[in-house]
Amino acid sequence: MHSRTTTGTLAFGCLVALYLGRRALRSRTPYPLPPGPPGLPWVGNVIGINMDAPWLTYAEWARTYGDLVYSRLLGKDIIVINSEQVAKDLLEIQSRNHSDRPYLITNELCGVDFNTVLMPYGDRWRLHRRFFHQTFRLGAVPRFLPYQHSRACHLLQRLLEAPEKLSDHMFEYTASVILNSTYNYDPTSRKDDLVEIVANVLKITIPALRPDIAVIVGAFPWVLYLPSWFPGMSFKKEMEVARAYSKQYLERPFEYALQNVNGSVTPSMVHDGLRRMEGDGISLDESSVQALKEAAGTAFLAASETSNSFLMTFFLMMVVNPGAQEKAHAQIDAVVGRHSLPGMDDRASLPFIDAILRETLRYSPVVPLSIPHAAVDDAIYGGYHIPKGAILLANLWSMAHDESRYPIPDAFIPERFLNDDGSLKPDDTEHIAFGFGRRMCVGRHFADTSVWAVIAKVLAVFKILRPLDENGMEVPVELRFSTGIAV
Ligand code: HEM
Repeated sequence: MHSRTTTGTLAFGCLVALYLGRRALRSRTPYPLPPGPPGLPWVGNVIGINMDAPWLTYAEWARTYGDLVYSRLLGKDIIVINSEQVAKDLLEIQSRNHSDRPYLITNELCGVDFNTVLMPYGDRWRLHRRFFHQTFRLGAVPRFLPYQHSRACHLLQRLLEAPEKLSDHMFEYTASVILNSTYNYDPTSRKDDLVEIVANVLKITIPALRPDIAVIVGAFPWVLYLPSWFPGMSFKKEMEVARAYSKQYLERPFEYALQNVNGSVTPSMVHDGLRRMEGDGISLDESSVQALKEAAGTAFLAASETSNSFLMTFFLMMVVNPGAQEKAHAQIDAVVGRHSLPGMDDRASLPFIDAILRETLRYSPVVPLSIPHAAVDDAIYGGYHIPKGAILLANLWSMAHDESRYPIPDAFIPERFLNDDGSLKPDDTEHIAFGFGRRMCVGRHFADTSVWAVIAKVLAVFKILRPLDENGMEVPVELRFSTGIAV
């Protein structure tokens, strides 16, 4: 057995060897790395990055170094893409090489390596993606509209009864629409058993995926040999708990769906997946069923926080932009009247609602640095060397705040998406909201209809105002966004 010192020395030796090996390989290519800020040896550019909003630091770097910026973070090559054109070139045209995800040991340790979003590029990921596509592609999503709209009506009732519980109501809505479309499960309340299980995975597992731990464990894997009572090692216990929750989370809703799938004609991802396997002659072997279970488990994780965060941003935007709200009220009153609620059939006649939806996505992209891609092999782009294994970060925030495309980018202006006659311009927000290439968000059509149902109905019946204090005075609203998880 190695002593801790021996393990540490060995690990350090390997790191030095890796570092020197990479330098030697690099010196063989005539192409330079993209420009970027100078960093300290090995730790690289860790100092100087705004950890609460790294996309702002990257946008700042772009002003000095251009659309493709190279940096190093604890021995990792990080290439930040700040323009949509470069992102399309690298992540769509060169997608064969740039559709992998970086490996993070913490995903395994927390039991979430089943997640399609984090999965390496390869056959298993392709199978997951097929399951998603058949259920959430553009042509299949209308099957879920009746449920989305009925849950949005239910949400109005909840908001009327307890507006102060806004974030609980949003969670309940986003959880119910995705659980229904994935498992054909209709949760009755927030206290619902299955909702409790999936909520726990967000509450316990996701926080355990802390980026600081990922960096430390990735750089010094030997720390995993230290016992959990050792100072600073309590995360090992947290991860053990997270693994147990993840397992339960993956199994329980899937079991429910399997028990109810026979004879059911209601669409759901599990139902579609099983039927498709039968139709395609894919045997229902353990591995395919496991892949379906994992893809279904991913759907909730990928859908709920993102849609939730979009809707919370929408409410915030409405509070601080009463003018936009008034215009939306006026359009709904003129098109739908005051005695009914807007439904999907009214969408084409309510361009201002779509303009609000797009401007909310643009103003504050839900996933500002998208989900990191990784380079499978060495590549050349624009005369620069993209090293094998480099992490590619698409700075969606930078693209969404590109002044040449969106004048006065820090202002909330839904009208920027409208023609002079009030009709909608062609949608150019898909990439800045949902990413690029083969890994582009596969739930985007479902997300679009589910958030539209809420914002149209909410704007039809409510005026969203600043909260009042005990003296009846308006409480000032601060525009603050949380960083979320880093993967
Ligand atoms: C407002 C809501 C949403 C936003 C803003 C959003 C955004 C994103 C972004 C930026 C990515 C990364 C794309 C890339 O790597 O280039 C992504 C990936 C993904 N999203 Fe979404 N998403 C939303 C809702 C959903 C929903 C409702 C689902 C499921 C029904 C979903 C499923 C996924 C999956 C599975 C991936 C991983 C794709 C892959 O790695 O192949 N998302 N999403």
